[in-house]
Amino acid sequence: MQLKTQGLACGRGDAVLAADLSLKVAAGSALLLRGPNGAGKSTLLLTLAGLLHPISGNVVFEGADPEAGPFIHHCGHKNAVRPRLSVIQTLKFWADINGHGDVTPATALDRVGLGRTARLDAGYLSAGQQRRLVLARLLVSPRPVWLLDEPSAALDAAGRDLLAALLADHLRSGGLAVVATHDDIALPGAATLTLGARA
Ligand SMILES: Nc1ncnc2c1ncn2[C@@H]1O[C@H](COP(=O)(O)OP(=O)(O)OP(=O)(O)O)[C@@H](O)[C@H]1O
Repeated sequence: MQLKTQGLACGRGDAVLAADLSLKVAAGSALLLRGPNGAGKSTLLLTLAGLLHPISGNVVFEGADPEAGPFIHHCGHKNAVRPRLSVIQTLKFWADINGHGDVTPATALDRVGLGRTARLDAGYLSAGQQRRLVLARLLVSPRPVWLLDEPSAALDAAGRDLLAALLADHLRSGGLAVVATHDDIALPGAATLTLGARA
């Protein structure tokens, strides 16, 4: 699968935040979105995800089979965690909605370092632990396109290493990723798009 945009402009209302974007992100590769607060990184991710209409131009996922079901994970700033659902129930809930793959919720929790919190109410997780739970959500429901907005927010150094490892695995298995971040995420070979500041 390949993500391509042609003459893409995106923004909010009449405000154009990015224009004339002709992007190509092939299977196995990643694009990092950078730029100051308010530059439009989240807006671009939402547009790529089909959650906001482009102002002009288009977004195409070449090779996507619409019959095969959803192929995009969009993870925004919010963790979408229900406080009174346990950690493992949260992950099962997401897998039931997004689809089950080879990785079980229990295995995914172990992978992101949350194995011992499985029965805890998700609302009691720390900010970084909740972000790790979002990463586990990516693992239980395999999808080739990851659109991640500040995935390393609140993660500690080990968490950032974990994120880099998960992204590397995803790309190695033929996935693609677009990641908005203010952090240094170790992703060798990733291209970078820097969006500009607005007054
Ligand atoms: N629903 C909305 N209606 C109007 N303007 C909005 C809306 N959502 C965001 N904006 C504006 O769009 C601009 C871009 O916001 P966006 O969240 O895309 O920036 P960002 O680059 O992701 O910022 P950050 O680094 O702070 O996460 C901001 O000026 C913001 O105020």
